[in-house]
Amino acid sequence: NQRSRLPPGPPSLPLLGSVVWLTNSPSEIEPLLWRLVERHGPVVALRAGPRLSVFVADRRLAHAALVESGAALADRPPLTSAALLGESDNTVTRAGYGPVWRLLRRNLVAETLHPSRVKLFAPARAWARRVLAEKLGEPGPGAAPAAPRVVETFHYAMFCLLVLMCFGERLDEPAVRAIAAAQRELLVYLAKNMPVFALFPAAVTKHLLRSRLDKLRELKRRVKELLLPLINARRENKKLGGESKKETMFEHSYVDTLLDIRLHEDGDRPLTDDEIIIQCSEFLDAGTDTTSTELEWIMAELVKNPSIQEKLYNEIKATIDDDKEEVSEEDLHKMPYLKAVILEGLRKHPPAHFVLPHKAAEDMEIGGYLIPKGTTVNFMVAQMSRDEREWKNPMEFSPERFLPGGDGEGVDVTGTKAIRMMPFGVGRRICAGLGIAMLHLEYFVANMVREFEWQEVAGDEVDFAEKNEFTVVMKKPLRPRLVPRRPQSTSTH
Ligand code: HEM
Repeated sequence: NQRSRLPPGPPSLPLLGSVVWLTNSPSEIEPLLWRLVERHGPVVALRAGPRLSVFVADRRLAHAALVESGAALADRPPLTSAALLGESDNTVTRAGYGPVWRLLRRNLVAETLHPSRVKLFAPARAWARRVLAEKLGEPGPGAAPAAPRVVETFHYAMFCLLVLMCFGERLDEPAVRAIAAAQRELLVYLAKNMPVFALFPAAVTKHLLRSRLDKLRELKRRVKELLLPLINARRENKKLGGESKKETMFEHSYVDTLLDIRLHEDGDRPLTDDEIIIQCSEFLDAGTDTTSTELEWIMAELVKNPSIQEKLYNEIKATIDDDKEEVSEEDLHKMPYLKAVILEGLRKHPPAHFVLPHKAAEDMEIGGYLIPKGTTVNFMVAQMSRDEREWKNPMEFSPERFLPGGDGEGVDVTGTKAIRMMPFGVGRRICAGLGIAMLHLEYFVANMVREFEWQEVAGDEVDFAEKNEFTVVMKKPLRPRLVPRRPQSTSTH
């Protein structure tokens, strides 16, 4: 009886099984999962000792599990490192499905990321755009024409923007870079060590891996040293009010909303400094790699497909007067081809090939298989949007498919009614930043195409090979030639 059967997968070899699974993030085992899905069908399981991880590759089953089953998969497995350090992992991304998650998520989505607030961040976007244009326009080293690794510049500009939204302050380059570097080091160390931390029971790990845990504490302390003064500056700013505010201070910030939170479940207390810091770190991390990776893939496609770039440029020119400084948020709504380009980028190159891990709150069923309570469940995002049975020539970059008459016409990335592609996840745990992610992608792509013609460089051709980092990045970074289309304005102030 299939109803009580667990999903198929490789035999659980007590040691080997756990090594394969625990030393790899889902992205690293992607080829293995593709083979398993080919052999066993769209629901497969990997076992690591007592732990069961299930992967779902079918869009209809994903809809049934994440949308039709309500909150069945709205929980997350706990974060091993947080438990080891005796910390809370209560952030929007990691918190279990409960009142604290609901409060934190509502705070983020209904305050900082609310469309009305996002509109007020227009000067922040303009600043990041100028930073980006200035850095992209800088001549490269030596006499050769500029061929920068553009992804690093995208990353820096996105980080500037999110730092400003988070702390409400326009920091100078060394300050932004110091935060980016400290966050990066912490992330890399965590990613490297998390599989090892999960190998043994907590008591053993605490003893055996004490030096690694000390290093982790040290990296966290460094992040704290950089972020706490910015948080305290917002505290001061709140007290001082309007007139005496510092000039570089912005009116709104994510930190302002975090300072106002009261945890009703926990004696109606405010968040501690450490709790505010992890929310800020998460905010910066969640929106930087994802967006900058996607920008690189989209620009790579526009370099490889000059006729698509030309069509987009023509749409931009037809929509915006030449003397306007930028393509603004309002202008973006008038550009259906731009939207199609972004959707096609997210379909063919989703920056995350998997969502974050979900946890089954109770025994449930997916595709006729039993998913026992506590199982980790993930979804194969890239598999769904590259499926030949669902998309015409899926490996072809064709924005037209999202225009009337195309096979992607009317696709809704929230997947509420049905899933065609799910680059942001779907259901209760859908990306909290979906709205600004789409806005940032449209805004930066439109402005970059308006400022520069993006050309392929002979000897540095575009190569679509993939590499897993925190997101799936270009193995050979994009290095185009950028030819200014308009007189440059170089001031970043
Ligand atoms: C192209 C850009 C982005 C992509 C492709 C993306 C994708 C995703 C994905 C796949 C998830 C996991 C969904 C799941 O577990 O089912 C997620 C979660 C999340 N994202 Fe994004 N994201 C992007 C940008 C952003 C931005 C700009 C922010 C905010 C500044 C953000 C904040 C979050 C948060 C807070 C969560 C956790 C949601 C929860 O667990 O309730 N993301 N995102």
